[in-house]
Amino acid sequence: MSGTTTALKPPEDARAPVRHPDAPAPGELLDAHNHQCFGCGDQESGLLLRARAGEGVAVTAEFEVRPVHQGAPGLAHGGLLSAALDETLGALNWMQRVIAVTGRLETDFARPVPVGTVLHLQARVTAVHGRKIYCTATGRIDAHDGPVAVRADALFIEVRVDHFIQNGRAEEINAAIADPDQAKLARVCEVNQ
Ligand SMILES: CCCCCCCCCCCCCC(=O)SCCNC(=O)CCNC(=O)[C@H](O)C(C)(C)COP(=O)(O)OP(=O)(O)OC[C@H]1O[C@@H](n2cnc3c(N)ncnc32)[C@H](O)[C@@H]1OP(=O)(O)O
Repeated sequence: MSGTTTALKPPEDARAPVRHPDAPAPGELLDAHNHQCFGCGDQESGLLLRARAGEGVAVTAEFEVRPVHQGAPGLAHGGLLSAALDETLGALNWMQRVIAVTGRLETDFARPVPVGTVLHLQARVTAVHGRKIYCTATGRIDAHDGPVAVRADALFIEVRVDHFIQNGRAEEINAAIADPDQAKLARVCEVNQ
């Protein structure tokens, strides 16, 4: 990828990523980490992005670009394309069973993405160094082997559930704690910390 900063280059002593033994099987649909999430939740105005487990420490996802996602007339908004890449990269958490948040995300916009496109996203972890998770993603037009429209390199930082409890608004945090799916996600991930 062009222009990648040194912060996104794993150090020499970084280790290879490890797929968690209980990670979802390849092809399995991944749950939304939060039903109110703009990326993977079920809000009509969101991305409605659906991700699936891949082989190794990888995932795939699809994002249908609808009129509500426009920037220039008839074209996807760039910030939302970054959001789709970010969300797909965030789904990698399921494969390592850690909770990590985006520290840095660098996006290349290689070609315009028309409304009506189904963006086929692929993301994988490339290296891990302490709490730092180096990963990369691409989005291709209308097919898993279609032309690359966007790509990103990112650094995710592993955090504890406390990160959300201390920083999130109480109203949504309390709802999340009461939601059995969210509580399960927090439990399975924290077991590894
Ligand atoms: C209740 C249930 C909840 C369940 C929720 C499941 C949610 C799933 C969510 C999925 C979400 C989907 C995706 C989303 O939408 S995630 C949403 C967007 N991201 C955020 O909101 C994150 C905001 N940032 C922070 O909270 C902090 O800055 C974090 C936690 C990231 C680090 O602050 P913390 O104090 O913890 O750590 P540290 O500062 O000691 O840094 C540690 C190391 O990392 C290196 N570093 C840090 N930043 C950068 C950078 N920008 N470039 C390069 N390097 C960086 C740093 O140099 C250091 O390296 P080293 O010195 O060790 O070598």
